[in-house]
Amino acid sequence: MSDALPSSARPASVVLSGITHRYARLTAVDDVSLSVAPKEVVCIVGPSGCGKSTLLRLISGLETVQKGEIAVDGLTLATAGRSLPPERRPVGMMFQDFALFPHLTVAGNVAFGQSDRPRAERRRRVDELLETMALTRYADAYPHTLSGGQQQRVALARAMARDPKVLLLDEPFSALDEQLRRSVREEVVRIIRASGIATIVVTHDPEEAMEMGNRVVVMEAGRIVQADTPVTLYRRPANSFVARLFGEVNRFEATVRDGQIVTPLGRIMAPGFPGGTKVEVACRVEDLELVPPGARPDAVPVRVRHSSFLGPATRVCLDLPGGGSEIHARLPGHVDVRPGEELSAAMAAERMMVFPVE
Ligand SMILES: Nc1ncnc2c1ncn2[C@@H]1O[C@H](COP(=O)(O)OP(=O)(O)OP(=O)(O)O)[C@@H](O)[C@H]1O
Repeated sequence: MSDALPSSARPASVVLSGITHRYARLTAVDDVSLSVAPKEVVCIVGPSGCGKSTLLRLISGLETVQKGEIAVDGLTLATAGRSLPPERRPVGMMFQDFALFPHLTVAGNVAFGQSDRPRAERRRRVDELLETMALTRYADAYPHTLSGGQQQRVALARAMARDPKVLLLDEPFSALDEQLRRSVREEVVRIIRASGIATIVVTHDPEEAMEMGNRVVVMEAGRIVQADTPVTLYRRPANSFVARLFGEVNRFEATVRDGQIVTPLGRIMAPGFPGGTKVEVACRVEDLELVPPGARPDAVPVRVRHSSFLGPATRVCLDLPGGGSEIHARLPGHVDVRPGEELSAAMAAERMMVFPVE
């Protein structure tokens, strides 16, 4: 599997080197370097305005490169001062609103942009794509008569029609409702993986990024904060921002003393941190265990403030002794706890994440 190799050891389909992009005085993308291997699906995730779409627009040629270089399969697409026009780039792009042509049929939409090919070849490719996307019987239909999921697949077929070396998907599922989104997402990932085309997906939904990406790139304020596999991002986030992006955490401020950190949930070792270092300790709400009082020597007493049943899980809000601090636990299924109930909370030391406070 391609994931078994470190990204540096894989041949790259897409290479972004030192990309910086400004809109007037705003730096939207700040010194971003990223390689995407053939067959790899990389998801870029981050809050609104962190520069995700700008990166895609630079790769597709909708935005002119100001600094840095973009190459696909060894071919330089753009540097400052030299730029291949969008239509000559081996890049397929799918936008969040699908951007289908309303006056063209499904087949017409997919054929669009292939005018440089002989007619027979063009038709063969359209038929092939419509079959892959289970759209053959809608070939002569117009986009407005299709469901959201079907329109999505037409947009994907159009993006793949010119046999691009790289596919760019910008918030591909945001126009679909929650239920449809899951099934369409699975279908799209299956098609993309089967095609083997290197793909970059932009999303603001961390769960979507983890589900789709071999690798997930986290951006904040124009910069890449961390690029890793979903498991590494979740278990070993580079900083508190990344930790919080992938799920709710309890956070404590502390100071390292004699190589140790004392938190309200127990003492942990902090090798490598000089004494006096101010740190933030974070632990995931689903890693907190609740046990009967006194059941475990490593657990601390807590009192239930309130709880909410969320279907797959119960979220419990707890008071730590001494007042003030409030923590949360997320327990699988329905857990019957009552406000005021005394319990003990245990947190495995190896699940505590420690970040120096900048
Ligand atoms: N054409 C433009 N002119 C001026 N500023 C722009 C332009 N396009 C984007 N920006 C600004 O650049 C920053 C990055 O925008 P970008 O659209 O790349 O972010 P994003 O992460 O994709 O956000 P979103 O998730 O909301 O789409 C934002 O602050 C945005 O307001």
